[in-house]
Amino acid sequence: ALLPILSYPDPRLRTIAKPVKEVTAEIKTLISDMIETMYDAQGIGLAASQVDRHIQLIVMDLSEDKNAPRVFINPKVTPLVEEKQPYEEGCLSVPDVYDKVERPKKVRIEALDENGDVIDEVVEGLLAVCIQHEMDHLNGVIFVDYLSRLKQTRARDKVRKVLKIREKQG
Ligand SMILES: O=C(O)C[C@@H](Cc1ccccc1)C(=O)SCC(=O)c1ccccc1
Ligand SMILES: [Zn+2]
Repeated sequence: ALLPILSYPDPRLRTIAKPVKEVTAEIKTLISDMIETMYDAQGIGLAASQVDRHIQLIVMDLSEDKNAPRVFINPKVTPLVEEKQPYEEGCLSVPDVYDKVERPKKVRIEALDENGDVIDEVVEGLLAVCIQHEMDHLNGVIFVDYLSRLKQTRARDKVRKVLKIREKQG
């Protein structure tokens, strides 16, 4: 089922997510709903915080054909190099706002997948950018927090406008 995505500056987006204790049937349903919602919103990632579920769960799909979803449960991301890389980020919770953010170039991801199997990978490129963007969501951080006050004000106004237009479209 499609889930509503919280929009900036909704305070619920600032909630700190709790670890997943057990991958229950309910969580498996949430995972498939989040994957469906991510595709519908044309995203490459989605954190549970964005659908108002405050558990440490991220879904992602960077594939061309949108047929290779990945699930990260209780993820831990460790920067492996000091070097940072800028990337023009967007966010499904901040529609139509894109801006440059610098993040560590190479990171280690430790997590569990949907079957409870261990994930332990070193990643660079868009996967590294995306996992750090999603990890921020689980810690109540939104990419606009890295931008200037002026840009944050503009982002708030832009989201308000986009939501009004979406309401009219019904
Ligand atoms: O809000 C989210 O978490 C999803 C977000 C993830 C993300 C985008 C860009 C960089 C890092 C992480 C999106 O999927 S935004 C929409 C999108 O597909 C996209 C936007 C900019 C660059 C690449 C993809
Ligand atoms: Zn986001």
